Amino acid sequence: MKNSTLAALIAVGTLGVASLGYVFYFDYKRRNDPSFRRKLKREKKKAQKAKQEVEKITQAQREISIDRALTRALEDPLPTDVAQKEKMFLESVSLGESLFASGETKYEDAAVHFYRALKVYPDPIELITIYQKTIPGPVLTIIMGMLARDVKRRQESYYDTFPDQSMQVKAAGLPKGADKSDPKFHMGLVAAKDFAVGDIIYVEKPETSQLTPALKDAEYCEFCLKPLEGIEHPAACEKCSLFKYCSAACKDTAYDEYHRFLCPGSEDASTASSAKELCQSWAEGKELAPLMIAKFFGHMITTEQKRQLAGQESDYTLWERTEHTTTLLLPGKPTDQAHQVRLAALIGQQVPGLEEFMNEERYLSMKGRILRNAIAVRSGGEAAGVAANAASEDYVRSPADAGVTGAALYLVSSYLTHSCAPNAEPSFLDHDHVLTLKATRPIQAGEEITMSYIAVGDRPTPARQAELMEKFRLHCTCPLCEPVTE
Ligand SMILES: C[S@@+](CC[C@H](N)C(=O)[O-])C[C@H]1O[C@@H](n2cnc3c(N)ncnc32)[C@H](O)[C@@H]1O
Repeated sequence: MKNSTLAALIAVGTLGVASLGYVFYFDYKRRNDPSFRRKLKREKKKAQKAKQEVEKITQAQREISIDRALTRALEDPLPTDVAQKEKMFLESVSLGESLFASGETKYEDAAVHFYRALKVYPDPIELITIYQKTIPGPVLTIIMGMLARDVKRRQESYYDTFPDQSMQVKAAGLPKGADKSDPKFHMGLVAAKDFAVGDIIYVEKPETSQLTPALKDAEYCEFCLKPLEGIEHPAACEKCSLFKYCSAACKDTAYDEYHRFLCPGSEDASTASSAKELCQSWAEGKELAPLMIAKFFGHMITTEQKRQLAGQESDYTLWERTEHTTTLLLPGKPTDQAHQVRLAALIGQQVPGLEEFMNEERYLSMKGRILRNAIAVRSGGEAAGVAANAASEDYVRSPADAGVTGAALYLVSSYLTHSCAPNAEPSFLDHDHVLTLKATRPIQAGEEITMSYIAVGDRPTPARQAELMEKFRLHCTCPLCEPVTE
């Protein structure tokens, strides 16, 4: 061994207990950061050079060894508690070092332990750099191979557990049997059982939602979009008195998740001014997306912080889950950049380091996901006459033109494909943003579940297609637009 890995870590002073923000931020980086991935690529290239040192091992043997090492490294659960992680980290690096010193026959064992250390270390980029300097080529090659295989395995197994079984639907590549090169190939939802007309297929809470600006002066709960009419004890934010809530619970949740950094009445002058500008751009009816993105990030941070505090590991973070949905590739506008900068500053104040995460690329990718996947909420009340997408530049998928109170992003419902003859429809039974998907036609197990993104009625095909193209840039291939000829 060139130098001891532990000695190198101590020398750069990285063995302190990491703060929650630090752990949280680098957890994301480890999993998602493109620059980290780029770094991995670079490291992989370097490691490939070192591969030549391992002349005795054939490529096939190496692959087997990498696969086996990864399985072994992940066999025993990793600790979730910070103190336990630190303990395991030190033990694993030390074990890795002594196994390596025992000679070539122990290289794979050494890699297993070094890899377990990498899995619990808060800043994997830093650790890889240190491994690069301290662990000789043959073992480093195995570790980098394990890392690449680990990322691939996670990607491939995502749909094994998503959507949750309780949703009664499965995500599938469609049409059945088509491969990704088929122009009609898409991910969609298929029924896990038969449904009759009127059956509830699933109920889904959104990850973020937003009232339509057309209703900014009307009485609606800012969090769940419920009409306040008839609500006995509505609540309001004491600082900005701009937003009302249908209950203390909605107010508290809103504060917990995002309003603490999005309150235009905040005592902190820079927070107040950024929040005011974001809220104003929504109130002027320009866009739904900036506030939805801000709320989404707040929700994500809160979810992950709670998970960390409770010492729970999640299979996939909310960001990873969101990244599995498709996005629209958008050219950035000057307003996007201004919103992104504001948001980065607001979020960075919550979790130091996270402002880097909220870069322009992620902002636009999130905006594209919202424009592509958000669904119109129709929670009732005064909105009866409000048209879908009213007064906003952002179009939202809506099976009817009127009665739209806002928009929301749902992870599972993001996979619902459009059909001009749909077999399901979203409804909002509690008059809030919780979506209930109901069957509008009999659906057989295995059949694709579809909704309509526009009001279809008895409109002719060219009119429907033109609207779908204009609003969603989609060339409709549903059975009504493109009947299958036998
Ligand atoms: C909300 S996503 C639906 C899930 C989608 N299949 C996916 O892969 O993300 C909307 C996108 O799916 C595709 N899509 C949905 N319905 C379609 C249809 N009837 N015909 C062709 N493409 C459709 C379009 O690319 C559209 O922009």
